[in-house]
Amino acid sequence: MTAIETTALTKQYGDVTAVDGLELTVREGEVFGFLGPNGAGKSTTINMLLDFVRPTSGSATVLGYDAQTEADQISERVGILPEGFDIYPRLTGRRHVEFAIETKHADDDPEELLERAGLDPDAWDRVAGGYSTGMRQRLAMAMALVGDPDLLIMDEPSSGLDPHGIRELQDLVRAEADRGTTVFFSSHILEHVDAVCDRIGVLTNGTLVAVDTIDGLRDSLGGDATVTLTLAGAPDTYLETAQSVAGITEVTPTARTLECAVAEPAAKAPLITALDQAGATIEDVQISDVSLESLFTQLTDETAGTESEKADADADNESDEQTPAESDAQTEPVQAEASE
Ligand SMILES: Nc1ncnc2c1ncn2[C@@H]1O[C@H](COP(=O)(O)OP(=O)(O)OP(=O)(O)O)[C@@H](O)[C@H]1O
Repeated sequence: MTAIETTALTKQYGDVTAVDGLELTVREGEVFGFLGPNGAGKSTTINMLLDFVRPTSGSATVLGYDAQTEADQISERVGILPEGFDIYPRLTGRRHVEFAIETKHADDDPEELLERAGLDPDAWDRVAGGYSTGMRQRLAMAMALVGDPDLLIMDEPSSGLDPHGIRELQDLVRAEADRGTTVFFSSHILEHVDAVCDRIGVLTNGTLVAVDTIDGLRDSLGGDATVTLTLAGAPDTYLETAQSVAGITEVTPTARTLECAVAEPAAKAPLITALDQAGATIEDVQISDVSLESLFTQLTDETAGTESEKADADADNESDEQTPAESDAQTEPVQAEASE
């Protein structure tokens, strides 16, 4: 069984196509990074998977259940960490988790969940109004873990966290994945999904432009990896030799090194062999991979031009009418319950 499967899933808001014929498969047990710049359609997709928003056309299944007709079965098996999770400032962390347990008719031990989410026990009985962003995120995570979900859906969980908080979140995601939970993790920052995801899907303008492992993306896109060779003699003696190697796009000599831009990962070994055969004494080799940043830019850039047009159209569609399900979009059932 697949954890998530969408077929031609589409959401139109007036003239704006937020999600455009999405065909996405997330396998059971994997940590899947759903990546895309702001406005790419990530939240809309998540909201359709959870039946907070109704698709204009197409369909989706979550854990084998139809997202529209079997939403109740889905919500029982899914843990959600919503974007911009709101706490109830006067309720303690423990109370938040207890509400989540009651809402889901689960029988979890709140302390076990708070501990698993990494919230400091000293904070459990303090009101959440004084929590830092990282503590709020851990509280939200403890609530998402209620009922031992088979699938965790996390919408931009790293937003607002400092690098330490991001690492802790990544450890937590890994720990849950090791327990067998499938994790669907949206972000607009590639680095945040890189360390933790088995595969990533890149969304731009509602369309999936790539699905692969990060290494797979690096290999298929090639790009600007740089090989810096420190040579014993004058580096520019070997300039032409380096330039003649297939897959080397640019060679820059410095006083002691040759910096070679590599378009094809497979060109690195022939480069070294060619220099060696030409008589160069190579003292050191440093390889810097294609940066994650440049990979992401490469994948999302070609559609960037249409973003401003889209933003203009969005402004015209803000008051777009919503279905009853849509008006609840992004609102955790737990939160509604807790306010009563
Ligand atoms: N209720 C709505 N009415 C009109 N347009 C909407 C609505 N919800 C989303 N959109 C538009 O649909 C597009 C996709 O938005 P969405 O929030 O799904 O993107 P996202 O990838 O989650 O972005 P972010 O990373 O900023 O949260 C955007 O152009 C957005 O303005």
